[in-house]
Amino acid sequence: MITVTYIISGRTTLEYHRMLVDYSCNRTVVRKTRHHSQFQLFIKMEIKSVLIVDGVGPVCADTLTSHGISVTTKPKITKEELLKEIPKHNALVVRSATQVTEEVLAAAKNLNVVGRAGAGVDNIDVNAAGKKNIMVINAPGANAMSACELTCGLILALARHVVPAATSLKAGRWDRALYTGTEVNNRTLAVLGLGRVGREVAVRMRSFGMKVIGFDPYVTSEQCQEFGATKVELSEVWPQADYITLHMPLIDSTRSFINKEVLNSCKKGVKIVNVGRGGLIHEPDFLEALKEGKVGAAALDVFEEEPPKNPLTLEIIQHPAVVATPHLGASTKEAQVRVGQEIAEQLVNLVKPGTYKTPLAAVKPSN
Ligand SMILES: O=C(O)[C@H](O)COP(=O)(O)O
Repeated sequence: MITVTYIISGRTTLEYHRMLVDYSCNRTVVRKTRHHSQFQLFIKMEIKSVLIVDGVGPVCADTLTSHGISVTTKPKITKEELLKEIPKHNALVVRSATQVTEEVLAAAKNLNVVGRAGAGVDNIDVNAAGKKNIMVINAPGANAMSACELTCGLILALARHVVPAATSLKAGRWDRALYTGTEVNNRTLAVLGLGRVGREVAVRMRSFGMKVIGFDPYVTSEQCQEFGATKVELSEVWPQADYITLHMPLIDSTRSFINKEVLNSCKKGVKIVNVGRGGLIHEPDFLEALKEGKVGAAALDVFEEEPPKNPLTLEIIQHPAVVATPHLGASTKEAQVRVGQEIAEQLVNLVKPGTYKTPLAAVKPSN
């Protein structure tokens, strides 16, 4: 065991105590000090061998190996292979494809940490990890700009029918009248979830002349104004929004957020963009609303099940009013370098304290 130090910046005393409750349970906290607004937790962690899956960029492996940490890379791994491989490693690095379930964690006899090379941790059973003293870390802001830029591109693509018009032209047609669009200028965009991605979307779409309203229980009206959005109650979102874009995490309270009741309260023909998580939309209700024309158009990058196999999801994807992409929000060269690097640096810091300035982004279990 090696004793390491990491610093968590700017946490309140309350949050600090929660961290202690979360991590002292795994006997990793051996000493604590408080200095100004920063707290130091001294942690014992052993990371000799790391398993990297899901096509995490090579920078992650290169950084780890340059610090003498052994790496096994398996871009695509089945559940059976993972169950066989995981006992050999002290750390696992994933994107969103690999499901780090209770069963996987139970097999992970030597695992100390799961690194999510990205933001969303809904594919990781964080509570089960907490119970097994396995820390979960992520790279929360590292791919936010890429997700934001895809969102903005999809809003504009919906407004101007870019995808169906291009497909039609490739098929030999010249349908100018059919693809007459609408300007986004002066339209109302509702941004649901004003975290790292949502607020960047708000700033950019404001510059297109959109009126941006937003909802996020953790963001104040004043904070909203800083990125050009007006905070409104949810009940005010539905009748006002011409476009709705989803950027909240998938947790119990946000699952099926866009459902029949909500869709019935929206303007007829509302356009919906989802670069967040598939589970935010109740897919059966959504398909019905598409068929009835209540949803005028949608751009979906994420699905309840990925890759989608459910016939209902496939029907949504095939619907003429839908533009669908295969979870590409974070798939840019820049984002993949950043997420791979950030996770690697956090792991290195856990064995060689203070090597990098990257702060530890530990995800707290909720129970
Ligand atoms: O949660 C995220 O970080 C994004 O959805 C990206 O997921 P990915 O790493 O699987 O592309």
